[in-house]
Amino acid sequence: MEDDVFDVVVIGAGPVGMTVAARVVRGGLSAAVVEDRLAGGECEYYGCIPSKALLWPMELAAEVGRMPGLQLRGPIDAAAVLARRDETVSHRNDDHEVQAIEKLPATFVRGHGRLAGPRRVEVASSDGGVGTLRARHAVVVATGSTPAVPDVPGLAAAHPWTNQEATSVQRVPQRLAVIGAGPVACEMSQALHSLGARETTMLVRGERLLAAMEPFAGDLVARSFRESGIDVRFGRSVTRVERPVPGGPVTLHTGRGEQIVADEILVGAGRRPGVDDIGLDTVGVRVDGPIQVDGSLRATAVAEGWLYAVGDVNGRNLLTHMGKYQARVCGDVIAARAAGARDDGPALRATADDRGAPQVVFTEPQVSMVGRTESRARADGFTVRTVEYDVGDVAGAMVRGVGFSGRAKLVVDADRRVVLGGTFVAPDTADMLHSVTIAVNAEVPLDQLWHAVPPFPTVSEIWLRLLEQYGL
Ligand SMILES: Cc1cc2nc3c(=O)[nH]c(=O)nc-3n(C[C@H](O)[C@H](O)[C@H](O)COP(=O)(O)OP(=O)(O)OC[C@H]3O[C@@H](n4cnc5c(N)ncnc54)[C@H](O)[C@@H]3O)c2cc1C
Ligand SMILES: NC(=O)c1ccc[n+]([C@@H]2O[C@H](COP(=O)([O-])OP(=O)(O)OC[C@H]3O[C@@H](n4cnc5c(N)ncnc54)[C@H](O)[C@@H]3O)[C@@H](O)[C@H]2O)c1
Repeated sequence: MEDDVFDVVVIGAGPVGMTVAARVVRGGLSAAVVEDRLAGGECEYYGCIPSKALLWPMELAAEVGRMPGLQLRGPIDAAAVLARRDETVSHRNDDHEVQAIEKLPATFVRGHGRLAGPRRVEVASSDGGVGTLRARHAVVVATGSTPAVPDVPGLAAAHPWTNQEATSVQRVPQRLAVIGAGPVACEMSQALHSLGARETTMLVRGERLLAAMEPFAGDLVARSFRESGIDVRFGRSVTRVERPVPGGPVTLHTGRGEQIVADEILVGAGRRPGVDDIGLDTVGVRVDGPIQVDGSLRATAVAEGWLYAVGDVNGRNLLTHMGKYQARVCGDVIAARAAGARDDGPALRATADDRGAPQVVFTEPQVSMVGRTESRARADGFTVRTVEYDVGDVAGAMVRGVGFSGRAKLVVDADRRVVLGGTFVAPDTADMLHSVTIAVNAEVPLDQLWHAVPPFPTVSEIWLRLLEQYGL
């Protein structure tokens, strides 16, 4: 049988793989995209979209609660929220995404993709058939990641929920035990608690939620969780799990001798890159972790330079927008290299991965951060000065109701007077973050930022206060 030949073959049609395909086609190349589950990926069906659909009602309810004179008619109607969630994930039907790929135009191939030597990808379809795709210029691995389940005795056998079950929830468990303290654990704990998981217990191995962020972020989120009735316990390692009756109650034992009985366990303990069973060994790449790439997203282990890896699978920033950013860079680099054009222009390296990746954790309060934390900036050798300010003290916050509060912090390179990172923790800060992202990535000097006047009375006036704190 003849191979199907394309300029570029992409393995994985998550948000990142789809973006690479769009970009190489825009650059005049042909592309095939291989997907073995749903085009749209984890983000669309089990990640960003359904989690936010489950969180927004809670955030809106909190907003209403802050405003004297407004009142909710009753508790959140979980059934209505779940029905709306199902709409946002198109009832897990990917027709529209497949059509979007075909409209590029690119070729969509359903099946499991596996490298089979240089520039060749074998696709095994569910009916047992195997076809081969050949790439003239590049193969792009965009296989994403899967949830990691800690190796705790009895945990796997107890069938814990991961993000997949949690975001697909049909019946909210009344008693929920949560392992982990990162974005998945925090967002899903709060979403499920707001929808009826009245006894939600977070078992946190360390001493903070969201430990990779500024310490005050996790502290403010933990305070909000506790005030709303979520039981957050720090310094708890789960040592053993028992579920004697499948589907029945589950008991978690901690190193401190506690026993927590729950209806379900949710694990939010990080991700494993999608490197298994994709034939990397056939091209001489042996990894048990993310695929290492250079700034143009080219896999460093393949000397001939035809293999690229974008999105969660390269472990740089496990975020949809950062993966799609890498995909734009990668697609444009491939097109430039295929045309024999310069491949080192400023838009052809993923510099924001290191310098200024923004992230919003959509809890109440929201945690919005970009760039380096203070400790990261110090570890990287910068001369650091920081400024902080209470969000509740700006006029824009006061008009948003009673108890609209939080904290903001900028991390500044004191030598160059540019912002290295910023964190805003308060309700509804997500859309304010882009201002910090611009300051960090464009390295706008503080003396220039001084002329970017925030309108009155908005929460973005926090910028003015932070710059004043710095001495401007
Ligand atoms: C609960 C949760 C909430 C999140 N919320 C946010 C958020 O609010 N904002 C944000 O930016 N990020 C969020 N993320 C992270 C985001 O989902 C990921 O960063 C994003 O999905 C990565 O995209 P990707 O295309 O690299 O991988 P994926 O979305 O995982 O897509 C990979 C695709 O490749 C396919 N695939 C894998 N192997 C093969 C193979 N061998 N052959 C064929 N196809 C294959 C998979 O089926 C999948 O469709 C969240 C994650 C979780 C778990
Ligand atoms: N809003 C968002 O942007 C958003 C939302 C959800 C997920 N995500 C992304 O998805 C990725 C996965 O999120 P995550 O929260 O699963 O991972 P994470 O790596 O951010 O956090 C993992 C958490 O699990 C804990 N943990 C790890 N192993 C453990 C063990 N054996 N026992 C107990 N605790 C353990 C860690 O201490 C940490 O608190 C992240 O990179 C995140 O950025 C983003």
